Amino acid sequence: MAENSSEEQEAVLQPKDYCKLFDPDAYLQFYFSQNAIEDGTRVSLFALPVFAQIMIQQMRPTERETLLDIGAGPTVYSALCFRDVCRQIHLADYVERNLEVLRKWVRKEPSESVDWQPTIRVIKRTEGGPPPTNQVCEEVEEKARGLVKSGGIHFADVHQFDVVPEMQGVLVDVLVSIFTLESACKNYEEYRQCVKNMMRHLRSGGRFIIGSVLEDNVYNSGSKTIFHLLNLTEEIVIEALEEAGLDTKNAKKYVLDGEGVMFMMCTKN
Ligand SMILES: C[S@@+](CC[C@H](N)C(=O)[O-])C[C@H]1O[C@@H](n2cnc3c(N)ncnc32)[C@H](O)[C@@H]1O
Repeated sequence: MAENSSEEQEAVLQPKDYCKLFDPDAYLQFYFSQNAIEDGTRVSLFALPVFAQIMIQQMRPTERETLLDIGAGPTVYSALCFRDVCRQIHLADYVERNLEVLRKWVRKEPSESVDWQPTIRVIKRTEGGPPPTNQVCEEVEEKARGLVKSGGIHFADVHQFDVVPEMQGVLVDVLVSIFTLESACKNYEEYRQCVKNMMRHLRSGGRFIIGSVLEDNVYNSGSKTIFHLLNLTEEIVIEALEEAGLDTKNAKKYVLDGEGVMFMMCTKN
């Protein structure tokens, strides 16, 4: 996530601005276009396939059937990374325009938003094996699409007691949330409450995977737009997870020095 000079801070958008001012196309262009993928290190595309492999090894298929990604934005990379872990994937977000991009992807409607092939190539590289052909990339995307089709695309608000009402109280085996809570929260009290709210969707013994931006106050949501971030440390994240009933002592953690992001996978007590 990019840093900003103090002049730009004046234009920093706040959590309340997401519905009106988060632009899915600009976001996808900035982080997931061919050029962006070639230029940058998307740490998520390294961490998530590693977690996927661990779950495949440690959990029986019946223990990892359903996955919910809260704050997926307009992205489908969690579905791409976890396509061999689960049988049903739910993507949820707060912004209607993001949900519309996801619905279009599921319906396979032509979209100028993004081509997921470069992302799939990085995921496949992390998974090992030879560079994938176009056909293999298409198969990966089709499999992920099918899983989201059998799950769903839902509205989510992490500030609500029932974060994803359309889940109708059904608990999932795997809960994912990447770079969302620090975007949605203004202070630590809210942050801790939102973690607890989200945990109501995860069954006991299920896995929670969180991706967090550390020690940053803003991020680029496109080349011209800057959104506020709650400044987090590893300790703050771990404390909030412990308080929400997660076993962080035995967590798998992935921190890349210099990237300012942390990925963790832990089990709900
Ligand atoms: C930085 S983006 C992350 C998107 C995606 N997870 C990724 O890794 O690229 C932050 C996301 O948080 C979502 N968000 C903001 N406020 C939210 C809220 N109150 N409840 C749920 N999601 C929210 C935004 O719509 C946006 O998609």
